[in-house]
Amino acid sequence: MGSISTTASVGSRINCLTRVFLSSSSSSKPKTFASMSSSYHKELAAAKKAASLAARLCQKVQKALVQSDVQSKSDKSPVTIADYGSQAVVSFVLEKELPSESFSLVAEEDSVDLRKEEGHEILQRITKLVNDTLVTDGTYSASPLSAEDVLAAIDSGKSEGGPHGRHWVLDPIDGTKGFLRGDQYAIALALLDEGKVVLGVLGCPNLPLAPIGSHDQHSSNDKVGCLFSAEVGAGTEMQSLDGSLPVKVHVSATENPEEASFFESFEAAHSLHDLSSTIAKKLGVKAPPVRIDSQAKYGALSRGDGAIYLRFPHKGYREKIWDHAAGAIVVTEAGGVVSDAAGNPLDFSKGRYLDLDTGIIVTNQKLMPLLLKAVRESLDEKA
Ligand SMILES: Nc1ncnc2c1ncn2[C@@H]1O[C@H](COP(=O)(O)OS(=O)(=O)O)[C@@H](OP(=O)(O)O)[C@H]1O
Ligand SMILES: [Mg+2]
Ligand SMILES: [Mg+2]
Ligand SMILES: [Mg+2]
Repeated sequence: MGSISTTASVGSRINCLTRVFLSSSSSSKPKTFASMSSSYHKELAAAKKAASLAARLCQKVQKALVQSDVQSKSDKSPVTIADYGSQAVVSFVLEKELPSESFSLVAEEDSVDLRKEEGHEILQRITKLVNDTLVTDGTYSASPLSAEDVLAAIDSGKSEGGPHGRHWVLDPIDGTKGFLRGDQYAIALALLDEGKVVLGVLGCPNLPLAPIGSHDQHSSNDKVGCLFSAEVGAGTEMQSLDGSLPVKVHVSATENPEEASFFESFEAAHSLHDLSSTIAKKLGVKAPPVRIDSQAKYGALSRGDGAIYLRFPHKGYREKIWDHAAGAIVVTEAGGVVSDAAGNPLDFSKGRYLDLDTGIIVTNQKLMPLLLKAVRESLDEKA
């Protein structure tokens, strides 16, 4: 199973937007972003602006990626000038847009390698990239950031999070391996308030606006670039990254597992594909798995493209909060359920890590009991 193709036609985009609009207008209270009254209104607007600008930076880098743009971190995972640039842009925009709030950011990257002698040249390139991106917005053009400003913006992501106060949670590029392959990736930004995720934004520059999941549903002309946003109690919306009006989205309503397609990590090293396959067989799922990089999986699920997401990391891996916070609220506000493999809700209040029972499973409320049973049986058989 390959990853999802990355382009979409205007026609299919309109179909998709019509589909989500119709599903919202058939519910009793259709709402647009403009009509929502909310206590995180300002924060959500800032988060959408930050993620959109970061997406612009990432798109520019992905179009012209060269070997020297990619480094290896101490854990051997890849990091690129776009991961650092995206983190600096989001950190800068949040601080500018929300000047009155005390600022705490829990983010994936840090500046340690950029401060080394051999990081000098790459830091210059990141600084230029960040300034070139900020200038496109028009409102931040006063004076360009220095390399030192960029390092400071990246390092403001060192917060530990926790159960008290407000903390932004950022994965500047989730799915860096997908980004390097030219496939799916996401800029994932969430806000924790007293340990709970209260808003989330997913910028998915390569995700088609039309539904994915069935390989014959999109053509090579498919238009791509989705921005999902969710706020606690206010639902989930999707718009195009180039600025269409937001429309409400909802998870799949299917109650029949035979009709449900399921998503999992593209990288076999990130999730046990054999275990997912056993679970899917037990449920009676007919379609083969759809393998997509990053939290784009949560975005696609929130608009009903598939019905189930299964994630079972190899033994010993500790999940980070930035890999799930934004995705989790995007799905739950669209009517879905996100839990660990035992059915407990994810707890984002414990700092930078999620301490989990075995894995993460996501589906709609109707299918969750059946899914939990299939997961329990499959895990028992494996033990
Ligand atoms: N061993 C292992 N097990 C589980 N997860 C891991 C592992 N190693 C890394 N990661 C994290 O996976 C993030 C990428 O998300 P996905 O697994 O959904 O993407 S993929 O489909 O596998 O590409 C990826 O996020 P990014 O580093 O932001 O790309 C990692 O945080
Ligand atoms: Mg990640
Ligand atoms: Mg990342
Ligand atoms: Mg990473």
